[in-house]
Amino acid sequence: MTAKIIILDFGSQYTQLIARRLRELNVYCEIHPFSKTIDLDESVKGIILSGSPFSVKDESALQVNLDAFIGKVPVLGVCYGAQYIAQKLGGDVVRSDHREYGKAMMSIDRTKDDLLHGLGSHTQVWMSHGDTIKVLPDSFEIIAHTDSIPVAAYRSKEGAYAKPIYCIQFHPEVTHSLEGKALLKNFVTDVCNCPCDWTPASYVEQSVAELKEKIGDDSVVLGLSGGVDSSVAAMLLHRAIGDRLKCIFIDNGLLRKDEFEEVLVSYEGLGLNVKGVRANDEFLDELTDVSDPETKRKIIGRVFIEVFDKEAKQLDNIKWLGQGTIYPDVIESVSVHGPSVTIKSHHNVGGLPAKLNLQIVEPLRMLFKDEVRRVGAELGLPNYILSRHPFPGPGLAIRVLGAITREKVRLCQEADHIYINILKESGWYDKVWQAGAILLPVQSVGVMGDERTYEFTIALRSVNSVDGMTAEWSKLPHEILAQISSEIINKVKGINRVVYDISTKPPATIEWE
Ligand SMILES: Nc1ncnc2c1ncn2[C@@H]1O[C@H](COP(=O)(O)OP(=O)(O)OP(=O)(O)O)[C@@H](O)[C@H]1O
Ligand SMILES: O=c1[nH]c(=O)c2[nH+]cn([C@@H]3O[C@H](COP(=O)(O)O)[C@@H](O)[C@H]3O)c2[nH]1
Ligand SMILES: NC(=O)CC[C@H](N)C(=O)O
Ligand SMILES: [Mg+2]
Repeated sequence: MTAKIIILDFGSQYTQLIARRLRELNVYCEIHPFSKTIDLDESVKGIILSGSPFSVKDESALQVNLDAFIGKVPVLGVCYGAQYIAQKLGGDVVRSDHREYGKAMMSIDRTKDDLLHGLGSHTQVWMSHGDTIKVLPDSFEIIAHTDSIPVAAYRSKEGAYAKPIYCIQFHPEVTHSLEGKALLKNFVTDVCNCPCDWTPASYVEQSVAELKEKIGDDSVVLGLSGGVDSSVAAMLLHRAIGDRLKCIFIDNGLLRKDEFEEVLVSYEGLGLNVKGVRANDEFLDELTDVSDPETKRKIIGRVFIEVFDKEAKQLDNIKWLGQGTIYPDVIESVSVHGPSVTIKSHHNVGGLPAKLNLQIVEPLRMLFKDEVRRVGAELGLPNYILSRHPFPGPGLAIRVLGAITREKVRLCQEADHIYINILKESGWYDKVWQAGAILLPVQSVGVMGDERTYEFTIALRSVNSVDGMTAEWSKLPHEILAQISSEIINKVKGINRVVYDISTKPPATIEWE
């Protein structure tokens, strides 16, 4: 049983960061919504209560039953978590007149304390709160303060509870808390006695054993896209059940140039059982004359399911559907704020289970993208798969703006091919997070060899991002942009103009549709 720390999420914008920091310390942790009942088995080594946009003074403040775990496992309350514990155990929290937001210098009163040792007598921390803890509950004591607040950190007195309770008003998970990570390490190792041995290698070993147990002698079908997530999921499942994993890779006619053949070849040495299915016409015919972005996405989602369904039915003894779901997908769907508004209908194969009547297996459900890449490397996936830029399921359909024709897809493929190759040759491919060419439904006048042209425009998009949620346009050197532009215009007949997209997300998005 893997030792873990549970993070109870009260909706702070930093909750994911707490998980990130613990994972960086090789500690396995899970984020649970505040309202979920915790199963306190012996794998749970400690509990962290996150911050929150709510005030403990609000009538609608998020509530949790502290009796379920206080004194039973070590607890760390962060910001709202610290205020909540103070308030519930008999102390007092007041709304203060001014918010304290930003860096603060914290003076440590107990430099030898289990939580604070090694941090020195003063350390810079990051504050983000409006409420202040005024009175501590009985049997608690202050261990650190700042000039503006007396209670920057407090703890249960030695022996008052069977397991200690620590509370901090600042955010150790934010890098501006310069020793925040050291504090979290102290909490995990010295307060919780939790080992820091959770690595990609241990993950592979443990998850292969679990998959074997779970799947038994059944078979699994998985949609393989050539992308990182589904490829790593496939390798992990293959390690567990060998040839009983069947992968289906669909050519929807909207892949990049030569991608279908190249992806199939790239999987060849890996021992995976991959069936490539050409379904270009099914997709492109259905998309004829459709120009609305959401309608395009929905049609593609539906045809994916139809093709997948047809192929899966031809396989024997399939009981499971494998999916490359990763942790940010999971966190998003359990957010305390509920699902956000639909900006774009992201295609995935989520519609499949009900229709195919299969059980779902998601071996990457608890991993962040960089961890997925590390697990992939551990499983021997070559770097050219692991370092691939993300590519959307609907493919070039959302990069050929407006109504799609086969000819327009071809133009977009050719331009994209030139663009990506130059990025690779110049070393820029690995320096940007994602790049692609967009074919605009705009024709303009040009002159080539003394002749008038009236042709299409390509927009180049390249962004830097961590998770795709926010993005900045990449500062590609002008010489590289010049080379890309002239090669596209010279080689791709039908395009006479190239522009560079300099919009950030938000307010723009990465893809144009
Ligand atoms: N051409 C395809 N053939 C079969 N399945 C596909 C195809 N495109 C997408 N899928 C399925 O849809 C899922 C979601 O796609 P998504 O692009 O989010 O992930 P990915 O392709 O695995 O990784 P990445 O985010 O790196 O592109 C994939 O994991 C895969 O199961
Ligand atoms: O699998 C996917 N199915 C989709 O329907 C889809 N739409 C956008 N994307 C990718 O998501 C990231 C953010 O894109 P946006 O800023 O355009 O929303 C970027 O990396 C996009 O490429 C998709 N991926
Ligand atoms: N970051 C937080 O957890 C803030 C808690 C609470 N909303 C406050 O303003 O004090
Ligand atoms: Mg993809």
